[in-house]
Amino acid sequence: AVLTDAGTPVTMWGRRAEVVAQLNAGVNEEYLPELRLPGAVRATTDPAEAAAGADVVVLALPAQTLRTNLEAWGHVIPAEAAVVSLMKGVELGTTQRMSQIITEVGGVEAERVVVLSGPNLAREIAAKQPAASVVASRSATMAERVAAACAAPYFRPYTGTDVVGTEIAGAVKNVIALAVGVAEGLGMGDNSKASIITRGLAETMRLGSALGGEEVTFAGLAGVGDLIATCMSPLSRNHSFGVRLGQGMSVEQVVAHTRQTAEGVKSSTAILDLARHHGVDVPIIEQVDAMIRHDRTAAQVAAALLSRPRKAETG
Ligand SMILES: NC(=O)c1ccc[n+]([C@@H]2O[C@H](COP(=O)([O-])OP(=O)(O)OC[C@H]3O[C@@H](n4cnc5c(N)ncnc54)[C@H](O)[C@@H]3O)[C@@H](O)[C@H]2O)c1
Ligand SMILES: O=P(O)(O)OC[C@H](O)CO
Repeated sequence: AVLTDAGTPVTMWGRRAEVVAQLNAGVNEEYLPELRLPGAVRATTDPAEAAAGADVVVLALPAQTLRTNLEAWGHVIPAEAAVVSLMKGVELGTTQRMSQIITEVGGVEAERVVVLSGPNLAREIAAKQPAASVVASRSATMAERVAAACAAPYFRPYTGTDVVGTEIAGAVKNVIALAVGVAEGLGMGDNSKASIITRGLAETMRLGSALGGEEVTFAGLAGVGDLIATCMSPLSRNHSFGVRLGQGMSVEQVVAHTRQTAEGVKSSTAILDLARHHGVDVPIIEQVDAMIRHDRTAAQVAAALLSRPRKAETG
């Protein structure tokens, strides 16, 4: 819808014929029933048909499925197209960022990869509520091509060059939103949530910088901007997942309750692995991982974080 409102013709790909038929009728009952897609949006179950002649190919999949998808149909991506990642996750096992998988498995040169990230909760975007975002690429030309393609009256993209920082900020904020949700589920207030958000930003900056990201990115839309939106909004799937954990549901119970993707649940483990590999201290991410993989309770992880040795804020 954003692309179409920006004047860019769109063909979507979907796996299920019944969903594609709905999209061609302008609705997606299962995911965003309140959205009416512009009539110009077309959909198909054939990835080659969707990608044919495209200047821009946008990849919006659950992060852990990107590799298998690209293995199946990555070859249909046109050789000159900008390839945009909307995904905010890190791959389990390999600890690869999405742009790395696009390059490695999709065979797309790094210069053609563009990462879009920012405070962009789907339901608000669908309602055409104004929002800004970052499109980052090694190539200023590719970033500008994508910004021009998605600049709609209510959607304002800023260009950037920091692919690593933008991706790390987008992935880590989901894990911090889980932690904030847990605090809310435990009945904690805004001081607690603001403290987790701020210390979560410190973890994001430490890890992102260790991987080559730029500090200015973490202070921007993909960093602080998305952290605030995701950690504070009941529309965030990660936040809501955390609230249910904090209220005492098990991970399995919350998963059974959640139809859409909460990226932080799986990515927390991959991000923790990445941090350990680079010797970066990430206590909040560590505790989220402990809840998800090791059945630690919300009360236990809260106590663990609050009983850490005191330290300098900038340490
Ligand atoms: N929704 C948002 O607010 C939002 C905003 C910005 C970025 N993102 C990111 O975009 C990515 C996707 O999120 P989403 O909100 O679209 O998730 P979603 O769960 O709402 O939708 C995922 C889509 O992928 C499809 N899908 C699931 N498994 C698949 C597979 N194995 N192969 C192919 N398709 C599959 C689903 O049918 C669905 O259409 C995530 O990384 C998320 O962090 C989401
Ligand atoms: O619903 P969430 O938690 O996946 O968050 C959505 C977007 O990433 C917010 O920018």
